Amino acid sequence: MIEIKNLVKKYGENKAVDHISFTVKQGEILGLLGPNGAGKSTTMNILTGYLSATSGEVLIDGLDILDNPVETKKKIGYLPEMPPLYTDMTVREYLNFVFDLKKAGGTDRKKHLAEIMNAVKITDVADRLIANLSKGYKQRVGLAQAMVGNPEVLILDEPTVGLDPMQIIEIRDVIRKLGKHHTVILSSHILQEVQAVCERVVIINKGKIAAIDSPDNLAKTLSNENKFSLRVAGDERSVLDIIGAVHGVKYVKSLGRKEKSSIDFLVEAEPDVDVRPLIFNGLAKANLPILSMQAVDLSLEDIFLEVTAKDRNIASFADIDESSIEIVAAKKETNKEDDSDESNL
Ligand SMILES: Nc1ncnc2c1ncn2[C@@H]1O[C@H](COP(=O)(O)OP(=O)(O)OP(=O)(O)O)[C@@H](O)[C@H]1O
Repeated sequence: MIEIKNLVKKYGENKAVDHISFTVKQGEILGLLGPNGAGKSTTMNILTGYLSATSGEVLIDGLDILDNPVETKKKIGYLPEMPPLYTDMTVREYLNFVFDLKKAGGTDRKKHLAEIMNAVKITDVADRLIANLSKGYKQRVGLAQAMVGNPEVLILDEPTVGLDPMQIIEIRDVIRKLGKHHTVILSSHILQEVQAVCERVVIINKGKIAAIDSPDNLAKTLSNENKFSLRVAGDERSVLDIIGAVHGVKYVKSLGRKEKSSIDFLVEAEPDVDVRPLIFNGLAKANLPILSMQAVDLSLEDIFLEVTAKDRNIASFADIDESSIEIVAAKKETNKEDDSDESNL
């Protein structure tokens, strides 16, 4: 359906998009995931023909967007990061205006717009001024304008940005439903977002593709079972010494006091070693009760570090920037010969 081949976009010397290639199948919901400035909007603007690429090709249904701008643009509905709304119009007036602009004739206008408003749940505000709508409703009107003319492809740039949690759930639900009849590409810098709605994820970092896979496969490949946090009641130094001495612990850091009488710690263990029972026993023996222990979810930054660490062939997590955290105990060398029993603590 969509083929992107070796796309490059330069702004002066800065490569906003650096040799990006991927394909999107018909009916797929694909997520472009990346931090601010990664090149998501630039890629989307090129896909929609709003911006020309420095080099590379974009094919929609086998048609080059540069050689066939009219045919390819008809196949694409675009929701930019800032929806292009005329706020002094009512929702109905605005969608009629977009209908004319897109020359969407040939379809029954009234029926078509009613179906779109129904799909994104804005029928009840059809005759209200856009200026008076909440941010969530404005975003839905933005989605509706992208759907006018029934394009096969919907390109949505950060569709949930600035919405409250309830509105986010609703918009995600709408996007999932749209994915049944459209090919959808959406961008986000929120991992959970693409996990929640996308079948495949393209991770972009500094203009380059760092990984392409399903969210499940990414999570499996980048699982984080060896990193966890724990909350302990007691003296910081003693806890650091006990955990730091456990066989298999790569490092332990204090995250500081989160409750009156307890301190949080971050622990990373060597792969394939379960250090939790040893930590539990060691702290129990020293009368330092563990109040909670939980796996640390991978943040987007962690995933980027994982992915780019693999590219650069260095150890994962080794260079996480946690400069804001006071590092109280640094890495310790683990004694591989020492076996795991309480005497190692
Ligand atoms: N018109 C422009 N002129 C110069 N540089 C630009 C221009 N537009 C974007 N850039 C640069 O290109 C890079 C990619 O920007 P882009 O907006 O595509 O990133 P993004 O992933 O969409 O980020 P965000 O989530 O913040 O929107 C950034 O370094 C940005 O500063």
